[in-house]
Amino acid sequence: MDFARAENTSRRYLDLILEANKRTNLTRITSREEAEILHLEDSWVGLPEINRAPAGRYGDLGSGGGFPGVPIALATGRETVLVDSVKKKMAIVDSALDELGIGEQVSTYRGRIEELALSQPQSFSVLTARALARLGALLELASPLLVKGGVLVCYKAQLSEEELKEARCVESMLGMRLISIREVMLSDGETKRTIVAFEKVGKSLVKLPRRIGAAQRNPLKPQK
Ligand SMILES: C[S@@+](CC[C@H](N)C(=O)[O-])C[C@H]1O[C@@H](n2cnc3c(N)ncnc32)[C@H](O)[C@@H]1O
Repeated sequence: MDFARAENTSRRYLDLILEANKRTNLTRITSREEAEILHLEDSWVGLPEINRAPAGRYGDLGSGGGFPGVPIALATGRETVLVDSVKKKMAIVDSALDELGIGEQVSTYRGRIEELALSQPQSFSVLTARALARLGALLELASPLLVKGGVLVCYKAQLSEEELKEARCVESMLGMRLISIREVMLSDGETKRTIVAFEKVGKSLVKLPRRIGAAQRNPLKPQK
């Protein structure tokens, strides 16, 4: 799909989500103008890093209303899985995908990321995560899902030195390696994004996934 078509279909998707949002809470953003920037433009900010990943399946972790997953799926044409444990959200996303006729390319997984890692290990070439967890937890959740050479692209609103340091302390233990950090200002002139990309370079030294919720609630500490 060319980018103009991807943009057009993404806008139709956004309309369906904003309409559904009047009945079910999918996103806190209700204005169309704001959503254009914070959902569509923001989703595409990670494209340069995503396009550098090897060919293959793409997954959006903690996808919620389908962002950045759906605009990225449309822009890249990759087979896509949107992962979220809240079944009600995924049911709405599924019906929007069906309405747009893109349900074959883009599917949903209604469950925990940790469960997906058990049933479909090492099956994704690229993953994204926006507003899901701290970087260290994202590395832990993504590592068992990625093929070697696969890339995790994290969308961060605020990235502190401390959060980056925590992630860097556990990256090699999880078989991951930082490859890039890029700061972007969105067109509203006030929303800053930091795109942080990690590559899967080897096996995790820790058995993954740990029990449900552990990555987010009980972060790994570097091994002595
Ligand atoms: C704050 S929302 C962000 C949604 C979307 N990525 C965005 O930026 O608009 C975080 C989502 O992650 C989901 N989530 C959190 N931890 C999860 C896990 N371990 N497995 C699956 N979904 C998870 C939540 O249900 C929620 O919908």
